[in-house]
Parts: sequence; C-alpha cells; structure tokens
Amino acid sequence: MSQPSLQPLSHGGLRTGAAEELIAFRGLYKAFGPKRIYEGLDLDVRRGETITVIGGSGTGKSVLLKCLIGLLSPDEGSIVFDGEELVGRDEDGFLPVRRQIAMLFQGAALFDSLDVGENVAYPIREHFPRIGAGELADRVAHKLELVGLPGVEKMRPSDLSGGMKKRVGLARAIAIDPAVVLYDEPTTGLDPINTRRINELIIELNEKLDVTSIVVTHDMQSAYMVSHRMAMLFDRRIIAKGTPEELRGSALPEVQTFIGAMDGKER
Ligand SMILES: Nc1ncnc2c1ncn2[C@@H]1O[C@H](COP(=O)(O)OP(=O)(O)OP(=O)(O)O)[C@@H](O)[C@H]1O
Repeated sequence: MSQPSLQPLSHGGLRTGAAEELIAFRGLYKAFGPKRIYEGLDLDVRRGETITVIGGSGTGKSVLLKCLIGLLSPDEGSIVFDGEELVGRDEDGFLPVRRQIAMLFQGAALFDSLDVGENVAYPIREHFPRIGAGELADRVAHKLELVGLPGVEKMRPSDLSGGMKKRVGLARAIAIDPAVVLYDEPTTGLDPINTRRINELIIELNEKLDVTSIVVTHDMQSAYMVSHRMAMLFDRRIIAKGTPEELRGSALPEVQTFIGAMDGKER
C-alpha cells in the first residue's frame, strides 16, 4: 500500500469548497445511561475560526470534542466534517479524520516514558511511518520552535513545568499539520503568565497555520481573548452563539447568569 506523502501535509485533502462551515453538528442526542447530555444539539464551526464552547460543569463540552474525533459516538444525529459524515464510522473510518483534527487533551497527556522529541514525533510516525529520520527531526524541531520551546527534545516530560507540558502537547497536536485543533481546557491549572502564553499561541497558530480551532474552557478571559465566536451549552443544547461581544450582550437570562457568575469568579 502506498504511504501518504509528507509534502502536502498542510491541510492536505481538505476540500476547497466555498462552504463556509467546516464542521456541522446536527440534531445530536447523547446519553450515558439515564443521564441525558444532548437533546437536539446543533452547532456549526466555520472554516478558519476559533470558536469557544462554554457552559457549566458536566454539560457535555468535552464530550462534543470526543464525538468529533470518534472517541465517543452520539446516539442520534449527524456530524459532518468537510462535507463527509462522521457518525457511524468505525475506527478505520476515523483514521483520516484524526489526521486532520488534532486534540490537545486536558493535562497534555504526554508519554512519560518518551522524551519530548519522541512525544512530538509520535503522531508523525503513526501517520507517516516511512518518514526519514532527518525530516522527522526537522519537523519536530520546527513544531517545538512554533510553541516557543526550541531545543528541548531531550528533556523528559517529568522535568517540564505545567505550562511547558501544555506547549509540548500543543507541538504534538500540530505535528502533522492538522486542519483543526481541539483544545480541552487549555489553560486550566496554569498561572497567569502561562495562561497568557497559551492564549497567544492559540491565536498565533490560528493565524500562522490557518487552522480552525474549537476551544472548551471555563476561563472566560481566555475565551474573550482567543475566540472569533463563542457558543454556550445549556440544557442539552447550544442556546446562544455569537461574537464575544454578542454573547456578553445576550438578552437570554441563562447566558447572563452564567457569564455574570464566571466573570465575577475571575475578578
Ligand atoms: N465515557 C463516559 N461514560 C459515562 N459518562 C460520561 C463519559 N464521558 C462523560 N460522561 C459524563 O457526561 C457528562 C458531560 O461530560 P463532559 O466531560 O463533556 O463535561 P464538561 O462540560 O466538559 O464538564 P467540565 O467542564 O466539568 O469538564 C458528565 O456528567 C460526565 O460525567
């Protein structure tokens, strides 16, 4: 079987259709036993935007990201990515999707047994097993530079601060030049300086690499800073979406109450 070439990695394979939306969640239903998480959730993600999903604890923000990359499946509904239906695919069917959609997990999820360079190389080897050692090393070095950590290949994850771990996790997420990056609570547990750095990186990668990003966060200041649009999950649906200004100005009492409480907490 021929291996995919490394050259057209940049958003390789994505259609260049005029459609503005890259991802569409439509009519999603999901329950875990008696616990109903979504009942008719709809959300569009536009090509090139950074959209942040906000909402109370346990409302299903992370589950949404996991449904998108096939770690969980909705019970009903449709998820279309770049014109292709994702719901109903098996593991093999999600392989090309995971080449285009990368996730920065909470806690970065680095392999402690591997050094930093090997961690970043991991998805590249997985998707491009025939890559040469030189090209692999160059690619790893470049991604580490992009997240502001040049030359740390030989360090162990256990020697890194929380902020550095997140940045290495981000270098690993962008290692195969995904079209979409999913951020699950990217600033949780970070001090204000590292929080700012991660926010700046989310913006920079969106602009420099032209990625579409979905961010899930409790951190309203981060949400306001990085988002083109925000969407609020409440009562098993997306009840409001718009620019940060539009959301803050929403007349919906649920949105006002949530944003008021979250803004107050951060003050
Ligand atoms: N694999 C699973 N099996 C059973 N229940 C799950 C599973 N994954 C998530 N849940 C439940 O689904 C609900 C939504 O989870 P999710 O992690 O998406 O919440 P969240 O909105 O991201 O919350 P938080 O802001 O606290 O991280 C929670 O009640 C959670 O316990």
